[in-house]
Amino acid sequence: MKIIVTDEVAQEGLALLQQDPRVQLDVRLGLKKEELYSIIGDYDVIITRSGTTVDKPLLDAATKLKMVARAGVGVDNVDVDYASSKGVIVVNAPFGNTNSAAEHAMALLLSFCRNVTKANTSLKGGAWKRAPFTGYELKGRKAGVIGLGKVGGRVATRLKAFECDVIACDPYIAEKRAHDLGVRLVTLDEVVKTCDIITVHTPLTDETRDMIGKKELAAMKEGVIIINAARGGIINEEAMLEALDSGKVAGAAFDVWSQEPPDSETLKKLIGHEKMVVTPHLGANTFEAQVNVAVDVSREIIHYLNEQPVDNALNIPRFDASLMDQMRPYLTLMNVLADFAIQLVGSNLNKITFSYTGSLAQHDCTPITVSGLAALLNRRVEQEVNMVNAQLVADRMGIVVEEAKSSQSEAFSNMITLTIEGSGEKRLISGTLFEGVPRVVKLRDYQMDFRPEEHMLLLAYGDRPGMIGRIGTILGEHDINIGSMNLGRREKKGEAMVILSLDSQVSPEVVEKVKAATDATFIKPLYLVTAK
Ligand SMILES: NC(=O)C1=CN([C@@H]2O[C@H](COP(=O)(O)OP(=O)(O)OC[C@H]3O[C@@H](n4cnc5c(N)ncnc54)[C@H](O)[C@@H]3O)[C@@H](O)[C@H]2O)C=CC1
Ligand SMILES: O=C(O)CCC(=O)C(=O)O
Repeated sequence: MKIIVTDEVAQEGLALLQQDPRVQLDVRLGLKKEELYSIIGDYDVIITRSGTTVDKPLLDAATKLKMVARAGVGVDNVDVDYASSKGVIVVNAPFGNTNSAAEHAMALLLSFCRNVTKANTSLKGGAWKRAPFTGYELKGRKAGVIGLGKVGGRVATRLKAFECDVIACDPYIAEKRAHDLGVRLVTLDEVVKTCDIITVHTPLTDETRDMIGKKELAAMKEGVIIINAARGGIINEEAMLEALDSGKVAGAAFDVWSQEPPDSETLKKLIGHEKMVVTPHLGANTFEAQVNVAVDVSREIIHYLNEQPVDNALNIPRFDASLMDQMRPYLTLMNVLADFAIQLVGSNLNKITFSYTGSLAQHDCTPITVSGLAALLNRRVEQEVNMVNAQLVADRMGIVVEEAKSSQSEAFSNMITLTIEGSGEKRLISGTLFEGVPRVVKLRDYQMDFRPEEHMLLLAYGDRPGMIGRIGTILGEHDINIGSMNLGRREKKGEAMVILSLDSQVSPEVVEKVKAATDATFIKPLYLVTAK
């Protein structure tokens, strides 16, 4: 696996990858866009921070890319949707820098309130002035936290420790979270109109861009203090500049900018404004956070290499961590069923139904469905299909994908049934786990019971004496050993469905001989990669 690192990432994390003999790691900092485009095609993984924009042109040039690993939280520098359409996994490190970001927001706030930066410059310049640097206390002030996630929650706790009256606005969290943090959950409007201090901690999305603009600033209390250590652009920078100039806002402290490094006139004025405390995106820049995020993304890459679940992938459906061990065998079962069934369908696929019965149906089975869909489509399209892009590829091919659930089990406590419909054909296969091992229990409407193996031969013929002997003789003559045999039939001397597991592959000539000897109405050799 070839990995390129394009932003500064702590050595402690990279060491994990450098020690792995399967990995070639190239640290290439400060590359120009064109340089990166010209070499990215060689790499399987790109590790970035916020300094590299992983956009459409880069993803198009990255023909081998499997994963974008963002050593940090925000993925607004990555086109996640486009990466998904190309089957590229996007992983981040959502926890490692939370504390640093929260502490930095407090550092910015306290620096502004106590004029630390100005007084520092003044004293270092040889002056001994105190009166111009009279500041504000936090105690007793009303503080509003916008976005009560990991960082916002920690900021709220720290503001409370400074004896602020803290309220928060976050339409997506449970009230219990706010309650547990001892914070009153209110509307954005209430935060805007009633707070002395406002700090934003949301991601930058279409919804949060310009969330604080001219209108919101106008509605704020005179002398409000505003902090942004989340993302540039959540607070409209032009409106901010005007509000500082007009005196509406007492001061602001920003760590993040809509353009990094900042170059526009507005940003230059904002950064130079005497009422602003500014830092160049330092929220996560602590030794602790950088080691944490580097180790986290490196571990994710190693999980991927080991074919283990990637915990922080943003574009792969996954189970709750507590369910993962229980569900993993069903992912294997589904892949085997999909691998088996798709080989029985000759025509274009129209519809695929994934049905879950028994206690399995009580859970969210999306990861199993998506995994099965990827296994099916991988046999049909040239593009590599995985859990990231399976649904998108199915949509593009016009295949209807349905999921059905019933907690009422039939003969088995849990069963998965895959029904594939093509033009004029319909194939159905059901499977269950027996002592954790996949078994097929139904094919079409025949009750069967066999363990899927790497090489199999499936055939249907009119049942009559001597057929099994004929098949055995032909296979024996060609040195093909039969591991097991399972026969399903509805009535004596009716149609029989026979599945043989074989120790080796059957050639087309042998298949023809078996077909002729049994007058088979259907015969198909199967090769199950998933059962190897
Ligand atoms: N300055 C820096 O170096 C760092 C900045 N960050 C940024 O901080 C932000 C928050 O990070 P985390 O707390 O880890 O993320 P998180 O996902 O744990 O929390 C974000 C919260 O924002 C809320 N939210 C989303 N849309 C909202 C809206 N319209 N109104 C109110 N709340 C909304 C979500 O419900 C969620 O609770 C991210 O943008 C991240 O990139 C994070 C780490 C370092
Ligand atoms: O990588 C960085 O330093 C930026 C950290 C950050 O903003 C994030 O994790 O969202």
